[in-house]
Amino acid sequence: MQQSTDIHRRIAQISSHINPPINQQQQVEEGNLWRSDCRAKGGSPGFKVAILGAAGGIGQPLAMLMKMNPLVAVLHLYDVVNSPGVTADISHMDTGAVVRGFLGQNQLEDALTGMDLVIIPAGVPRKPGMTRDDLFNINAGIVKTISEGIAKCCPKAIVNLISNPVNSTVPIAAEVFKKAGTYDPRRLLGVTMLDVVRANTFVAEVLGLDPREVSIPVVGGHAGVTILPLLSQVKPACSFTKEETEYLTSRIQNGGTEVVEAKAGAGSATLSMAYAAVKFADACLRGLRGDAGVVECAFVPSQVTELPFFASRVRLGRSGVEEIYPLGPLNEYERVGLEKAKKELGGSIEKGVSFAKK
Ligand SMILES: NC(=O)C1=CN([C@@H]2O[C@H](COP(=O)(O)OP(=O)(O)OC[C@H]3O[C@@H](n4cnc5c(N)ncnc54)[C@H](O)[C@@H]3O)[C@@H](O)[C@H]2O)C=CC1
Ligand SMILES: O=C([O-])CC(=O)C(=O)O
Repeated sequence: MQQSTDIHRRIAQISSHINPPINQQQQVEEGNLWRSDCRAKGGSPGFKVAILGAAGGIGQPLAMLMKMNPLVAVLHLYDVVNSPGVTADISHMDTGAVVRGFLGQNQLEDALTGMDLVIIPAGVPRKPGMTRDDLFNINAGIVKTISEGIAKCCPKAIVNLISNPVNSTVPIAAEVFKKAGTYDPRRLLGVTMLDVVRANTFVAEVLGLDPREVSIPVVGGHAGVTILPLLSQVKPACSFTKEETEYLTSRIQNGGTEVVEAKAGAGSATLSMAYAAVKFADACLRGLRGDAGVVECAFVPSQVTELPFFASRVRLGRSGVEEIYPLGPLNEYERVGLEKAKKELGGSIEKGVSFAKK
């Protein structure tokens, strides 16, 4: 009986200290049982992953799905608001990853220290009538601060950057890393996976196939005409009419706007984005583990075109991006699209670079 009371007291004590930040987890308070006193210390094999912006529309489902990923041993959830609640909630899932929460700027460094992969959905989303570039003024500063933290605390981590405008935020992160002397172009990836996910879905609808059987490379960038689906390279191989090509290209390029309008002021894609982000993060982790043949599209430092950054198919390995594939044969429609994409993309890249250099 005495033993059972002790156990209940201990459980109550643990519950009152759910997921304190890592520095507190390491300390033992007299009369209290911190999580660090428990026998399970998250020593299972796997990677350490941080999500920055974890309490947001993308961050929450992303955190939940990463907690379910068997490749993840430790999951750090950082935000400037509400991360303790999200952390407490997700930490109750009976999957392997140990979850720790971090709140506010002064816990950013603890959140980042020791991470193998950092996923960044921090920043404001669009409302109807806005372009992704309209988010630049707020999100550029957020990405710059976070990138400075990464350069300082986990310079060897793979970075998956989701915050928009991706065409400018990736160049910002690159400049911050260069300035800090930690830049490794293989480890910086802008997440364009949602464009591929949409392309596979919309093409499968038109062809009457299961989307899981369809694969379309989407190259360029992640905004409007910079999103260039290469429908001529669809797998399984098939051809499209001119009408189908125009309809599909336009729908893929405007997929984000379709969701922003449907949400009518309540934000942009969150659930499909979390799905896409996890698909991409899982590919990065499989690459880190040394799996062969992991290939996805991403917006990366690149020499595939004359632009310094470009989205294309990349092979992921132990160092991040280990190979960037050329675009392959394009048809006339795609060649015209490529020129339009490059024109807009060049300006967005330059905008990010000059912001970071200021
Ligand atoms: N790359 C892509 O394909 C996509 C990118 N996005 C972008 O992802 C970003 C996030 O979108 P949502 O999750 O819907 O927005 P949200 O507003 O629901 O969540 C953003 C989260 O970031 C947090 N945050 C703000 N400043 C921060 C800082 N300095 N450090 C850490 N966290 C901070 C907020 O507190 C919030 O919890 C937006 O910029 C959006 O445009 C959205 C969909 C697709
Ligand atoms: O459209 C937006 O603002 C969010 C986004 O990047 C997408 O859904 O592709």
